[in-house]
Amino acid sequence: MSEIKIPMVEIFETVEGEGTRAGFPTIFVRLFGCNLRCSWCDTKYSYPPEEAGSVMTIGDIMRQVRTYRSTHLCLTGGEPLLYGEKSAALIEALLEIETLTDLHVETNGAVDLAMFMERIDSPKVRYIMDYKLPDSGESEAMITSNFALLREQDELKFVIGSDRDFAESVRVLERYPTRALPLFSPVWETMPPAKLVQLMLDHGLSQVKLNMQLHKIIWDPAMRGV
Ligand SMILES: Nc1nc2[nH]cc(C(=O)O)c2c(=O)[nH]1
Ligand code: SF4
Ligand SMILES: [Mg+2]
Repeated sequence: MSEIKIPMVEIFETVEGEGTRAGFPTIFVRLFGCNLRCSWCDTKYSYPPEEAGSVMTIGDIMRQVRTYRSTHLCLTGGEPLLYGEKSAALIEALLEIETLTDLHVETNGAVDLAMFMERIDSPKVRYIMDYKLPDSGESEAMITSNFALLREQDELKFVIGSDRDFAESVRVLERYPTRALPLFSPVWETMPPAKLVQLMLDHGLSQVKLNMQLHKIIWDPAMRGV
C-alpha cells in the first residue's frame, strides 16, 4: 500500500490560515490535480497546464511528514480526494502517524464523500468542504448529497465574492441542513471583509463563523508554501 503513487505539488509546514484550527502549526500536504476550475482559484499551480512537482509514493509522503513536529495536518490541493481509493489509502496511512492529532481534508464539494466517510472511521479526520458559489463558475458541480454526510467536527466553507454569492450562501444553508460548522470567507480581491461582516450581522447569521485567510495577511498573497 505504501507503494501507491500520487502526483504532488508540495509538502511544507506553516500555520493553518483557515477554519477552526487557524493559527495552529500545521503540516500541509498538497496534491496535484483538480476537477474544478474556479474563477478566483489561488492555487492555479496545482493543476494543468502546470505540471506536478513530483510523483511520490505514500511511503515517501509519510517519511517527509514525519520530519515535521506539527500535530495538525492539512491535506489539500488541487482536490486531495481526486484519486479516490488512492486518496483514501493516503489518509489511512497518515492516520498511522501517532503524533498527528488532527488530519483535515480541504475538499471542493465536487467529490462524493460517501466512500471516504464509510471507509475511514476516525474522529481525527475532519472534512473542510467548500460549497462553490455562482462567482466561482463551478456551482453546477456541487454534490449536495454531501451536506447530510458532514458531521459536527466538519466545516462547510463558502467563499463569497459578491452580494449574489452571499444571498446564495444563505439560501443553500436554509435548503440543505448540515451538522458542519458554516464558514464565510471573503474572496480576497472582490469582497472587503468589513462588507462581509456587515452582511452577516444584517442577516442575523449568529451560527456562521467569519473565516479570514491568515496566510494572506501574514505573507504576500501570491507567495507559495506558506
Ligand atoms: N497557511 C495556509 N493555510 C491554508 N489553509 C488552507 C490552505 C489551502 O491552500 O488549502 C492553506 C494554505 O495554502 N496556507
Ligand atoms: S477547487 Fe480549489 S484548487 Fe480546484 S480550482 Fe477551485 S479553488 Fe482551485
Ligand atoms: Mg491556499
